[in-house]
Amino acid sequence: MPDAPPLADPAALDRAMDAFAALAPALPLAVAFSGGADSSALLLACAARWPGQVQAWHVHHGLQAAADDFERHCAAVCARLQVPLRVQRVDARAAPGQSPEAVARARRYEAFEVLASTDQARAAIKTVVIAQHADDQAETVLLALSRGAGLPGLAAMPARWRRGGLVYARPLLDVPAPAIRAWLRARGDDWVEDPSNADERYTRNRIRARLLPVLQELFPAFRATFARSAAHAAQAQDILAEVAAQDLAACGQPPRLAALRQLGPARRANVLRHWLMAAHGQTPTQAQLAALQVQIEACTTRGHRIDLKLGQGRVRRVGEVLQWQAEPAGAAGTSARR
Ligand SMILES: Nc1ncnc2c1ncn2[C@@H]1O[C@H](COP(=O)(O)OP(=O)(O)OP(=O)(O)O)[C@@H](O)[C@H]1O
Repeated sequence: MPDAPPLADPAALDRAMDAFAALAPALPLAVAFSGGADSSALLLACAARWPGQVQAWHVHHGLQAAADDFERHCAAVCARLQVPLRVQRVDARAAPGQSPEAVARARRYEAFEVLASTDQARAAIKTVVIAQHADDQAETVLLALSRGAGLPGLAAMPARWRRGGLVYARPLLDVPAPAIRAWLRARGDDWVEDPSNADERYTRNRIRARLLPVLQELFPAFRATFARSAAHAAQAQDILAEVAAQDLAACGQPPRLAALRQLGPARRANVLRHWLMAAHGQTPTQAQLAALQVQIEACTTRGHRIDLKLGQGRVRRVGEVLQWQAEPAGAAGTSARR
């Protein structure tokens, strides 16, 4: 029999699981289990590796008629594997203007926190594993590029992070999607296909269906090379975050205008973004930040006034410092005068 093509090599999943196990994740762990191919493979691999130490967590999004079928499928798989299944129902309907995928993701992480804090799990689960793979990572990089994202977006998905007292991990992040399906087929295991994954109204699905095959043809190593670029971006972003924290400590909170003016424009933009996000949860647009920079540089006299719309509020000069204040809904306008 000819060698399996490396792209669909089932052993890639076993190697990834060996690497994850070598990190000695805190046990017992929960697998975020949608019933799809990727999380089915992750659940099977974890259950085989850590018998009796694995739970499956399923979030019922209530978005599609098929959601009940997903839950039934998950229950059947877990019964067969003798893995406890915990289901959390959420209302993941998106409001007008919200991204349905982003809302579903946000509700999912809230659901995980609920599951982690309820009695059966409180004393136990410390690690939650999610089944995103190398194709998902490449799609995330492409989505970030398509939006003109900065380093935080280009850094794409981390392999491991902490949130709300839990460690989350993505053990399959280096495994190509075809290798996961090949692994399942080799074992004779099945999964449910989420019909929304084929819906080309979603940009991610268009990237998967149309762009990845072309990339595979032109740059067969694109999964690894995109992941390397994402890792470089993540590392650079860590440095920027550290520098921003140091600069904010030096400028004070709220930041002093004179101290901000001492910084070069890129470094000043970095600290302003950090201040607005850390202190006020605001993400300025590129244009808002550029307008603020112009005003800070021009602000050399006592009488110079700064009053700019920024995020959900306004940035104003108050004495020698900048202040951000939330703006009542409906208020608008931009001004900055000497
Ligand atoms: N309803 C859900 N309940 C629990 N975990 C989920 C759910 N939906 C997604 N996840 C987790 O988030 C990961 C990424 O979600 P995504 O929507 O990209 O995958 P999917 O298409 O649902 O299916 P899969 O990754 O299982 O093939 C999944 O691999 C899974 O670990």
